[in-house]
Amino acid sequence: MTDNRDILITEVALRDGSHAIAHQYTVDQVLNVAKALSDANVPYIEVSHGDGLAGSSLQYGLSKTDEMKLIEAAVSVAGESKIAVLLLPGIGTLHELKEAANLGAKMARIATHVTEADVSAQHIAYAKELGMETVGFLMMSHMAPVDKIVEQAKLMESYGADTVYTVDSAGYLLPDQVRERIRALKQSVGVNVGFHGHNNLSLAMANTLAAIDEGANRIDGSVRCLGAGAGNTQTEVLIAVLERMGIQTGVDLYKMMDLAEEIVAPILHVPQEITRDSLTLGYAGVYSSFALHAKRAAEKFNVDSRDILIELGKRKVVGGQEDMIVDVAAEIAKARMK
Ligand SMILES: C[C@H](O)CC(=O)C(=O)O
Ligand SMILES: [Mn+2]
Repeated sequence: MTDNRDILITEVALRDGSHAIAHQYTVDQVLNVAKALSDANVPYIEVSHGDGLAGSSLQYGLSKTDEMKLIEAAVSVAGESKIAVLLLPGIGTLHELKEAANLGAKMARIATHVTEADVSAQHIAYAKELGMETVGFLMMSHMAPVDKIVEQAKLMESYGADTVYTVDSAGYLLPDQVRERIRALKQSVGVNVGFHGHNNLSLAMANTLAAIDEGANRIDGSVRCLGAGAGNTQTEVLIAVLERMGIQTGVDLYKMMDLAEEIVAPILHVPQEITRDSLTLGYAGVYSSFALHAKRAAEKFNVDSRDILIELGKRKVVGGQEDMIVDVAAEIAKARMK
C-alpha cells in the first residue's frame, strides 16, 4: 500500500449503502466489493448494518445476512485495506465490538447524535483497549452550532478518539457551514478531522472539497453513491477530482470506476439519483436513512412521503426515533379524513 496519501478515504457503501438496499447484502456481494476496494488500494472499508453493529431489528430493518459473516468475509479479502465497523451506543454493545475486533476489524467508528458525545466514552475506550483505531462520529451536525460541535468533539478526543468527524447525515449543510465546522475543529482538537456527507442537495462533493480545504484529512465516500438518501460523496468521482487537484489518495481511479460500473451498479435496486424524496431529506434536514422507512409508511397510509419528511424535519426527529415515521404518516392520514 502506498503511504503517500494526503487524504485517507473510508469507503462506506458496505455500511451506509446497506440503508439503500434495505440491508440485503449477501456474503458474495461483500466479498466482491471488498476485494475490488482492496485491489484499488482503498485504505478503510466500512462494513456493518446501516445503523451500525446490532442494527438488524424491526425498528431499523432486518439484515438478510448476519453482519458478522459480512465482516468476516470482508476481512478475508481485505489485504492491506483495514475493515472499519460503525457502532451507535445504545444499538451496538461492547459485545459486538469485541466480536468484530476478533474477526479482524481494525477501526471502530463510534457514532452519536451531535449533542450526545458523552455516550461514546465507554465504547471509544474499549475499542482502544481492543487495539482498534478509533473515530468519533458526530451525526446530524447541522443541528448544533459550531461551538457545541467543538465541545462534543473535544469530549470524544478526551475519550481517546484518533479522529473526529463532522457528519452531515441529512445532506443539509451548505459549503460555508461545512467550512466553519471543520475550521473550528481544526483549531480546537489535536486529532485528525474527518467529513462524511450526503448528496441530497447535490452538495456532497462541494462540501467535501470545502472540508478538505479547511484541513480535513479523513473523508468518506460511497462508490456509485451507494449510501442512504441520494448517497454520499461518490468515491470514484472524488478520487478523480482530487487527482486533478494534485491531492493524493493512493486509490486507483480506473479500478474504482470498474468496481462502480461492473460490481456495484448491479447491486443497486434502483440507480442512485436525487429523487423528490432524497431532495426533501436535504431540504428539511432529515436523517438520510429515513428515506425507505418514509416511503413504506407513505404507501401504507396513502400519503405523500414528502409531507412525512417535512413534518419529521419540523419535529427535529433524529436517529433512533424511526417509530415516529409511522406515527407521523398516520397523523397526516387522519388529519386528511377530517
Ligand atoms: C447510522 C447512520 O446511518 C450513520 C451515518 O452514516 C450518518 O449519520 O450519516
Ligand atoms: Mn451516512
